[in-house]
Amino acid sequence: MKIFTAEQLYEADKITIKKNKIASSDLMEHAATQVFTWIHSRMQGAPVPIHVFCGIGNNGGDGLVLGRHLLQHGYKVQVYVVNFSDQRSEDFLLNYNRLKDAECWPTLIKGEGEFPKITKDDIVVDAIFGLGLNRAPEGWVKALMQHVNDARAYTIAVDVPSGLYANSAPDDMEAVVHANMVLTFQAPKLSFFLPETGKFLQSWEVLDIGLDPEYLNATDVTMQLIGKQEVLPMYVPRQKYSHKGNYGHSLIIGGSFGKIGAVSLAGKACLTTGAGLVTAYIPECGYEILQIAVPEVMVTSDPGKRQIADIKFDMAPTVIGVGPGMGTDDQTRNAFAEFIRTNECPLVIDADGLNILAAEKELLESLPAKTVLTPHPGELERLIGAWTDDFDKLEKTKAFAKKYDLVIVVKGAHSVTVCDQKLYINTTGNPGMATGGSGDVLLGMITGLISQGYDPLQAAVFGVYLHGRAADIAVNDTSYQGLLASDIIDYIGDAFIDLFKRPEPPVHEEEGKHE
Ligand SMILES: NC(=O)C1=CN([C@@H]2O[C@H](COP(=O)(O)OP(=O)(O)OC[C@H]3O[C@@H](n4cnc5c(N)ncnc54)[C@H](O)[C@@H]3O)[C@@H](O)[C@H]2O)[C@@H](O)CC1
Ligand SMILES: Nc1ncnc2c1ncn2[C@@H]1O[C@H](COP(=O)(O)OP(=O)(O)O)[C@@H](O)[C@H]1O
Ligand SMILES: [K+]
Repeated sequence: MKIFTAEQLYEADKITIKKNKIASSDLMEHAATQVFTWIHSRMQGAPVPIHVFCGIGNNGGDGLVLGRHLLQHGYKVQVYVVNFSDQRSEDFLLNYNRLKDAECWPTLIKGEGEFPKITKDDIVVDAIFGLGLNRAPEGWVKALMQHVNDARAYTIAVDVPSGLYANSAPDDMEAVVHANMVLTFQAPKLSFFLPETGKFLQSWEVLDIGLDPEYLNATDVTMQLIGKQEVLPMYVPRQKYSHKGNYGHSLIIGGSFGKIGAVSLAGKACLTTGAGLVTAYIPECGYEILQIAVPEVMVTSDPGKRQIADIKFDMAPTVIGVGPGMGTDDQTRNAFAEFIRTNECPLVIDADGLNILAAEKELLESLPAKTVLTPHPGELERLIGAWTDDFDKLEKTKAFAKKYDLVIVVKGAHSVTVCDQKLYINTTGNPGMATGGSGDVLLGMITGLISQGYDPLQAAVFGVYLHGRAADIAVNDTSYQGLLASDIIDYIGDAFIDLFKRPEPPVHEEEGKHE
């Protein structure tokens, strides 16, 4: 699903109004009616007090329209105008008058002493600020937002939680409404998916407000949300007469004394994702462990006993996954550097491979084009330096990926794959995956996909999706707490089957999960 910037959505508004020869207030009526329908279909007239807080722009206008419909349907609703300025938008004013015509008198709030009492059993609709926020809310408006947050009532935000921007960091983290549900217009916003801003919302849903489909289809975006619909076209079916030679021979290099498990997880995940053959290249101490742990994986051992000392192998791999459990001992570092300087095979690099690259940045120049790096935030910072916020992190990652022609998977709750100035934001996965070894599994999966002929970008995007999906299916049996990295491997097959099982769940995120 495309993620548009605020500027693109404003442009879509304009084009829709012009093309359909409608007034902007018609669009507002339609958008806010969708919000009303959403609430009405769930509340079915229940007499729960609803507080609708409206700003003075078009987000506030949406709130006024919503308030009118709720009143006309007999809801117990109070509409407030958060009167922080006299510069009311035209459509706000129009709907302010319509509300009065409907015999409803909104309460004007002009300062701190005028905040209404809200109990935790009430419902709050936040229509204070939308995409037009241009500075941090302050003074009594900020205090009102905190008053709303403190009430802990079920809070529905219209378009965005007030205080959040669509594609940059809020200036003041204390001046943001915490929303249980965001009913967002036409497309989700980037800020919903990044850890520092995503925490302000529990769930979101897209309301199709009928913005011009032609414009939306034709407009290029630099950000995409990756769900089943996006990965299905990437899937390559197996041919009846194919054999293991058709699916590539992956080499997994890594491991050290006490961390051979990382390689066995990566190797097994690589095979389970469909690689034809997998060989593990590990220090001598891991030979028997690996042969017993994963009999399907072949093993070549390094001359180093407890860690890798000199990477030499007598085979021509299709792709190499390197780094898990490898350590950064001097000998290993030299061996890795020498390997990188001479290697020409496609690479996927994780963990200590990334740490060595961060310490010896000149090695980055020797990486093959579209090498896949899979850093968690700590590894990423070592590579690209500190960032000021999540948005800056992605900008810096884009620049770094461009400089060295890389595919970078920024791992996290919504892992983001960065390549050619574009962002692919994953929707699968859950907090159960915050467990040792799950990154090793991902390295194996991406390596296994490249092995079968997927290009590195597709392998990264598809691999991250399948990895999260496998864990989402697994937690039904294991719980979040009980999920182990090896369980993710056990459910990779289910994640493939699930691709064809049922249609994409509705565009709705419930605490990080699909409905
Ligand atoms: N064409 C339309 O009429 C549509 C409008 N829509 C709604 O319109 C919203 C955008 O409306 P607007 O552009 O009017 O923006 P907002 O409703 O977010 O309000 C912006 C107003 O608040 C002021 N402001 C911004 N930051 C402030 C701060 N920190 N403190 C005090 N004042 C501040 C601005 O100067 C401006 O007057 C969307 O989010 C959506 O809810 C939707 O209904 C879709 C259709
Ligand atoms: N809260 C979460 N929600 C979704 N995915 C998560 C969450 N926490 C971790 N993950 C995923 O689990 C993996 C963890 O990788 P990593 O930090 O390298 O672990 P390790 O080094 O232990 O293998 C990543 O793919 C990450 O996206
Ligand atoms: K809002």
